[in-house]
Amino acid sequence: MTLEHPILFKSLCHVDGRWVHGGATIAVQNPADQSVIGHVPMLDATQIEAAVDAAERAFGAWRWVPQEQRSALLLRWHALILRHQHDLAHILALEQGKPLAEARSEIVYAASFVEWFANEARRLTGRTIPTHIDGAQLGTVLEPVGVAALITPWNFPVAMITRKAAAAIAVGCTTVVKPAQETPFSAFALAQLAKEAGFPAGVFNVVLGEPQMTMETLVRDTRVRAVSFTGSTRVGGLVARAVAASGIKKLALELGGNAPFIVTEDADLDAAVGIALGAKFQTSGQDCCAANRILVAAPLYERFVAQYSQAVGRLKVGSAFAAQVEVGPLIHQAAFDATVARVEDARAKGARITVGGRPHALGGWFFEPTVVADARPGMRIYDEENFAPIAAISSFATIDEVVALANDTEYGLAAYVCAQRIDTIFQLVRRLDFAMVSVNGVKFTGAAIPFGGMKASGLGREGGAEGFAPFVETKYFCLGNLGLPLTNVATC
Ligand SMILES: NC(=O)c1ccc[n+]([C@@H]2O[C@H](COP(=O)([O-])OP(=O)(O)OC[C@H]3O[C@@H](n4cnc5c(N)ncnc54)[C@H](O)[C@@H]3O)[C@@H](O)[C@H]2O)c1
Ligand SMILES: N[C@@H](CC=O)C(=O)O
Repeated sequence: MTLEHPILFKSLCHVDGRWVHGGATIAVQNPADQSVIGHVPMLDATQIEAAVDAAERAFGAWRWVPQEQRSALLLRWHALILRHQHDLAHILALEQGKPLAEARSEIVYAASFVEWFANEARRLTGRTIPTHIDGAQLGTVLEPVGVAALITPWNFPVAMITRKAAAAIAVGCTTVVKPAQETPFSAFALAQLAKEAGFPAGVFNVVLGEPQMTMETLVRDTRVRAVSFTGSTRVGGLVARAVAASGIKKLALELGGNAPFIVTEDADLDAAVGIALGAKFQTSGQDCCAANRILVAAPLYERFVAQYSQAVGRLKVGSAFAAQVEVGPLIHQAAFDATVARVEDARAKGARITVGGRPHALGGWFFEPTVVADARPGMRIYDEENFAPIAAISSFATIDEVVALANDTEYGLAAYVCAQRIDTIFQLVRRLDFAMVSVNGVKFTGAAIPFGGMKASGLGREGGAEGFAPFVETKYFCLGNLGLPLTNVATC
């Protein structure tokens, strides 16, 4: 890999403005060929605590830095991320495996959170409150909570960090980021650019360590005032339990999904096929918003399956850097094994594999883009979050039936609707128990939207004005005895 700015490829954690080693290291593999990209430190609990020390010290000053200056620093970080997008995309694609074009889009998406929160924080205000107390003035100010621990997954190694960190840092919090150990180099590169942007030491720390120990060390530290986690619902549950056991602190959870993709009888079939292709196969299907259960109205079903299977069969599989590649490898052996097992389970339970269905000829962790028709509840591919390039399709007869099918899951993140009639569209938007509903389109995310999930898909929202919530406290003040004229009307 040739980088224009080679210093971005760092193999060390970043604590208190310095690059730090750990006692042990682990190897990070390129998922396309299992070659070792590099070794990264695994810090121990004392070193994780040192990162919290640094963040706590930095918070003392950072919280009082005028908003204009904090926003200006973030905008410098944003400019550097964009300036180095080529290098960042290469690092991301190398360790994550997604096609380079998708990696580039992720960098631009990631940068957009930094710009959004830098600007939005300038407009974040408290309020004045009409008084009920004679002679007093009442109001609120928003204050940063303090040190925020940010734990992120491997599928979007840059955007999942900036979506949290930019919100936290913009309002005056300091951060300790724990990226996934599969994709640490992107996080280290972000730390390098934060340094170049001029962030004070301790504002943006990046640590790695044995995951459970690291999470528990961060969570039980009383100086950590907010924990924001993105990852699986299983691990999110562990984080929630650890937070509950450790005392009271703010908690935000962005968890798994099991998105229904509904194609109603009046939908534009060709358009629906194209939308379903994007909604399932980006990031090799390893996206929390991936279309997990494609539910097609019975009159369109066989035509949809045939057209979709043809389109899936044409997808180009390969390493991130291969020309025109559309689907990369799975992230690791466990993901590959789970994919094989889910397809076998569906086959054994009577599903039709219309295309794919086997490990890809490229070997390693590549799996053929696959369509599983006649999927139904009871199949793992249908019930579980199927983080793989496998599309499960079933049919439905009525809107009531599809609403019941779609909602029959513990998850509630994203849902998709392809339909033309406005009454059908709006009925589905309102009746689906999902926090984000995308109609007639794949792309619905962005810095300005409240991204998040209902039910087992999470707690809170990221992005949009809502994205500040885990990182701010509302402080109420009552200024009494100001010398204003008193009315002496009794109040309670
Ligand atoms: N809702 C969202 O915004 C969103 C976005 C991206 C990914 N996700 C979800 O993330 C999942 C895929 O990511 P993943 O496999 O990295 O998730 P994961 O839960 O395995 O890991 C997430 C983070 O938790 C850490 N971790 C793993 N085991 C842990 C443990 N026992 N204790 C403490 N921390 C632990 C990991 O190292 C990583 O940093 C999917 O379920 C996906 O839907 C959700
Ligand atoms: N696609 C999601 C990430 C989920 O894995 C996003 O846009 O944030």
